[in-house]
Amino acid sequence: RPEPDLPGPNTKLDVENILTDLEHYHPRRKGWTWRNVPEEGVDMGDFHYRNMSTPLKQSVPLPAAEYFENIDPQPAPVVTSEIASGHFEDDLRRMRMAAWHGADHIMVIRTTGQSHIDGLLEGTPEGIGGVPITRKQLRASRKACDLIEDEVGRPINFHSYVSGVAGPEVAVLFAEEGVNGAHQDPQYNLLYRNINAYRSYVDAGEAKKVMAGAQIFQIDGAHNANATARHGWKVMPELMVQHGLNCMFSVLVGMPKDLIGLSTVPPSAPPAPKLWYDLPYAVALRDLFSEYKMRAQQNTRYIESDLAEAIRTHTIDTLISMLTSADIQSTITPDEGRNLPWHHNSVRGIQTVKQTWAALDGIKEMVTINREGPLGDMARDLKERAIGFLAEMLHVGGYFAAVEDGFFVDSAEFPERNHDGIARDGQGGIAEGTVVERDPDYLAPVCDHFGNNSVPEGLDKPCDLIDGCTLCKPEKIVYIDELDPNDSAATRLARTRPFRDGTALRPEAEWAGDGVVLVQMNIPASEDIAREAAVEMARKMGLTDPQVCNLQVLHPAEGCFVEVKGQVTHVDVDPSTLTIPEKIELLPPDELRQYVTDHEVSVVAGTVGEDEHSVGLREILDIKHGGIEKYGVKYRYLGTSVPVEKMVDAAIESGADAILISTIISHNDIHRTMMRKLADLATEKGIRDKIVLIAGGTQVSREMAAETGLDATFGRGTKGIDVLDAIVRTMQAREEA
Ligand SMILES: Cc1ncc(COP(=O)(O)O)c(/C=N/CC[C@H](N)C(=O)O)c1O
Repeated sequence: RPEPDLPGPNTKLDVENILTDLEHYHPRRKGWTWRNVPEEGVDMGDFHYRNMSTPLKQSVPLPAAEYFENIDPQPAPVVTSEIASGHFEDDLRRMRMAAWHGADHIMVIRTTGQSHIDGLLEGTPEGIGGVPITRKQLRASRKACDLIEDEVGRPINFHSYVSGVAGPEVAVLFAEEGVNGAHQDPQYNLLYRNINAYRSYVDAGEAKKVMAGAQIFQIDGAHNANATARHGWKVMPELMVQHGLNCMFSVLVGMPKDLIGLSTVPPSAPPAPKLWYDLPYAVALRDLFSEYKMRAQQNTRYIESDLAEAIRTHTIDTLISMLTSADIQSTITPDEGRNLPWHHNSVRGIQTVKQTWAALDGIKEMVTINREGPLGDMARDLKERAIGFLAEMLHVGGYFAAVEDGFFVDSAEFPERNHDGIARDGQGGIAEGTVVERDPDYLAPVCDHFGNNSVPEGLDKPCDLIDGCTLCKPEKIVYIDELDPNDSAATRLARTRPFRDGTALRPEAEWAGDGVVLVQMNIPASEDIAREAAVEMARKMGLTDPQVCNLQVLHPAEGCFVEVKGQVTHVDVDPSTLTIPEKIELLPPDELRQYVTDHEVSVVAGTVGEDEHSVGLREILDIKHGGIEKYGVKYRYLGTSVPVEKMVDAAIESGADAILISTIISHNDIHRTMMRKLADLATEKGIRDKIVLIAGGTQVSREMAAETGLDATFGRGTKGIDVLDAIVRTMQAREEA
């Protein structure tokens, strides 16, 4: 049941409340938390799990959980969900969705180019493709995570990025605000943001020292090479070198190894023979870096636009983690190749990990990696190439010289070279010439400060000189609220309030109230025609700005599967005008099965009148699609166009407990006539209170039972268990009467 101050599973997050009084908010803890993984394994439902962590207090299980007592086993590693939108205030709900589906590592992408901003941003400006990281945004997000982690019963790690020309300042901000994890890798600045090499490494020294002081888990930037290289599977030797450089630099700065995470991505994807390349690499990497933590990411390089394809690749990526090891298993939304991640796809990403982990639980006790075969040779070969890469770096004069020579992200597999790597001039790049050497008597009265700091003898902490720094005394932190009242969370929340407080419902994908929808259709035409036709059809359906976000050729001439995204802002629904059918709680399948066995339930079934439709009723009867036979019910099927009299006589003769009639034809209300006739005949024959009378058909509704005198009536989409539930409940009610 919901704790006193928690919203409860049926209450929306109160975003406005979370944004209230942030000035006095301080994080309840600092540092990273791992999941609790019981040595003895985890028992849930009928099963014993070997690679799972402690279950959640509240969560949303996988779709098939309904057949397994709704268990929701939680993988041993931390599971990441990455969020990228532009409105952090909308992302708080996405964080809640992700956490309830099993993510405990929430990673929020920064808006484009924040690495180039030499200072901290304040307020809550709108972002593009990510959110501007600001103190207010961090506080609101961490405060929301506090509430969400109490709901699900497991700590949540909030994650962001320490990079760019304001790296050290951002690191201090994160340490002050209780950010739990962050990317920090000076190679990222240098290679991908063209920030001066020396500035990047000096900044990284400071940033890592501050992160270590706050126990912030570090993820390196090797995955960027996977995503940037022309042939992702050819940079494996270099990836190991990049990991090595960031690991050793971090250790030399003073980071503990259990806070240093390698961001490793299985580098290839089908149609390449994925496992043949990715598994030896995963093995070699874990051989070399066994003292560090593995943050297994999924492949983003070869995600195109088809969600199903991405999910299949990510399933294999997760298999590789299970065959080797992963301390963190990160998910990439399958729509990363076509949209800014939409929350329902973030959830799909988490489900891929949960489903694969449950499916392959215990795999290492059944399958071992054969290191005697080609895998052993390939793993060794990769290590040798990596060591050769390092040796050549030394040969040309060290790391910065190697970067200047374009060693990194070359499209060939070392030692081969295509000389198309990313070369950076050590004397160039952004912020070049901005490193200032400290004076010998330099003194900064702050904690976790990297490098020489002439702190007087006998002090407990450097900040004793100023009666505490912001890392030790949060009350000293200066909190700045909105700088631009127009470009602020409050302004955006005012606009989207109707879509959050339930007065108006509008579809959403990236932002609240954005009206974005996805239409899927099959168009029997060639690709070029199908593409344009789909857009035109979407326009006619009333979508504005329709764009094809995925097209799969089913056959070059016969047709294509097309997905079109667009906006609809003219379909808002006022929920108070909706008629919500009362939810029928079915009896548990085992209880139904037991009742059928105890009472030897049998029925007579047939399509009545001059009606030849048989398929629907057969689905209700046959075991194949979950018909009532699946629960042990014996049935006598009289076929089609059966007179109602014959149904009743057969039921009397066989002592059936129920008569099931199907009546599809409905002109002149003949279906109602048939139903009434059944009720009247059963009454005339004196068996009305001994036999359950049920009718079904495409034009039949539940409400018709009362008007026709039957016990239950069913329409489209009815399943065998629905009908059996009605039979058993009616029979139980008669027993109790
Ligand atoms: C090492 C490093 N530093 C900084 C940034 C962010 O830096 P800007 O703010 O300049 O974009 C990134 C970005 N990576 C995205 C997360 C990835 N999709 C992941 O799953 O890890 C990064 O890899």
